[in-house]
Amino acid sequence: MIWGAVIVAAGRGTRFGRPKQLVELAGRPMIAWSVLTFASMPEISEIAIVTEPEFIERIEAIAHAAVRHATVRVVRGGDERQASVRAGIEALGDGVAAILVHDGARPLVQAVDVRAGMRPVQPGIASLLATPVVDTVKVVADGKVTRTLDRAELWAAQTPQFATARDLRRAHADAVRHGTPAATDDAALLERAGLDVLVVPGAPENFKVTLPTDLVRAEALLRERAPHALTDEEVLLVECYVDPGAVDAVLSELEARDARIDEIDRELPGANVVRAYASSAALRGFGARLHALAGEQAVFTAHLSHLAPRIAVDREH
Ligand SMILES: Nc1ccn([C@@H]2O[C@H](COP(=O)(O)OP(=O)(O)OP(=O)(O)O)[C@@H](O)[C@H]2O)c(=O)n1
Ligand SMILES: C[C@](O)(CO)[C@H](O)COP(=O)(O)O
Repeated sequence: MIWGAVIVAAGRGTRFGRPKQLVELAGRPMIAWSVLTFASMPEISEIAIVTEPEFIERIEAIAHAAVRHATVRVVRGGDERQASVRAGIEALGDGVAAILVHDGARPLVQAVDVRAGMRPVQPGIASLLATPVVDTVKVVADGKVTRTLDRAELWAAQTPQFATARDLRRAHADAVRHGTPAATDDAALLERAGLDVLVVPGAPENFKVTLPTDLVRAEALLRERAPHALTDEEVLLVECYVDPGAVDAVLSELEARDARIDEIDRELPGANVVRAYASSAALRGFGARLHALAGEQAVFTAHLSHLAPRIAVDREH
């Protein structure tokens, strides 16, 4: 299925205190994080970003730098989220068979969860990421509790939300035709249009940056999570899976990059694993070099190392 993604990033950020789509977050403007996630997914062939007129140019620059294989359009939003989503849907071409709608204010979305949400979609069936509600929820009128809801039934809706292009377009067209009050999410429109809307458990980290304090939490999580948010000094644990005959060459390369070799694991059939700690800056261009030394089948992974402070101390002595 060919997917289009709508990222809504208009609105004034009233609860945040100022427009939030371009605030700096772990070294990038907030909107760039979800653009990067969708840009990394080959199944998404078109991305429409919806924003305020004054941000169109800057977001175009961010998107064109981040997106390689998909078509990107940046268009103007509406007064309410629902109108912004509609503008995004209209900016996608007829070639997309299914559409996901995501809040630009949820920068921590991960491809693994997006794919889980895509999976059940078919004509008549939509889905959304959501998490079980953890607080007890009260219905209140005039400051007085009138009811306590059964928490077992309650889920907090996240984005992305997913449907076939035809179903989502119809749900939005129905909403315009019936003139019903704007919905706060797309799933509500899909429910009203008679679709089955399935809940796919999402990650609590995929929260929406709504209040200023949310930014601090998002910043901490992104810095911990993403190699592309690393500063040059941060230390990574690198694991190289290479042919046993290439181990010496890979060790020399790592040592030349001032890495600290941790171990060589020779237990796997067919490949040895070289584990080492190296700074993020020292690993620049390492992938291409590894392939030159150990062949195209060689792979490596790199994770932020929680031993980083210890390694820094080791280096000083
Ligand atoms: N007219 C609008 C309103 C909101 N959004 C987008 O919808 C998502 C959820 O909106 P929210 O967090 O409420 O953003 P704001 O409307 O800017 O915030 P507030 O309600 O506090 O003013 C955000 O990604 C926001 O950019 C949008 O595209 N168009
Ligand atoms: C779409 C949404 O993020 C799902 O939780 C939410 O409804 C957006 O609401 P907002 O009032 O526009 O923040």
